[in-house]
Amino acid sequence: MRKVEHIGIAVYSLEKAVPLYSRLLNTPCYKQEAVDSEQVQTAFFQQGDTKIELLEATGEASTIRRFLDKKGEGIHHIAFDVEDIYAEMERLRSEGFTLLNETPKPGADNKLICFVHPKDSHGVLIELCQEIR
Ligand SMILES: CC[C@H](C(=O)O)C(=O)SCCNC(=O)CCNC(=O)[C@H](O)C(C)(C)COP(=O)(O)OP(=O)(O)OC[C@H]1O[C@@H](n2cnc3c(N)ncnc32)[C@H](O)[C@@H]1OP(=O)(O)O
Ligand SMILES: [Co+2]
Repeated sequence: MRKVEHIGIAVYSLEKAVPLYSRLLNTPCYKQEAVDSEQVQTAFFQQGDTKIELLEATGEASTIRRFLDKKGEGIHHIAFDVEDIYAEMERLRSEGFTLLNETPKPGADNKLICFVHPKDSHGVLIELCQEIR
């Protein structure tokens, strides 16, 4: 894993959170993108060589909705940038980690993504991201 690609933060409303984070970080949101397969709307802020990803649920079946209902707003996941997500998934499987998807799936910001179950990482949801080249 090469670096922290982004930190995912679950929020109730991007309409409220985007201006707040823009003031907090002193930088504009560079992209908002819906990912229907995850039932989320995302908003990205570049911070050096990493990003903040704000996530709002767009459907009742959204995992973000479930997280917000259970835990409220806050850090949802840490995403790491990988060179080859297929090889990394294979390595993690061989190390005994539980992956939440069989194959990489399309994420936001032109990425292929997968997730490791938080039960295998001391309570932190870990995402792997590979740039779609
Ligand atoms: C749009 C793409 C974007 C990108 O970067 O490209 C994204 O980042 S999408 C982000 C949203 N998508 C996901 O999170 C997909 C992976 N997540 C899941 O599959 C689920 O959220 C899962 C399996 C982690 C939990 O789902 P489940 O239905 O099992 O929910 P529970 O509330 O029953 O949780 C079980 C257990 O896990 C703990 N939990 C849940 N979410 C998190 C979390 N974000 N961080 C840490 N722990 C989490 C929860 O507290 C339960 O623990 P327990 O001790 O049993 O109470
Ligand atoms: Co993410």
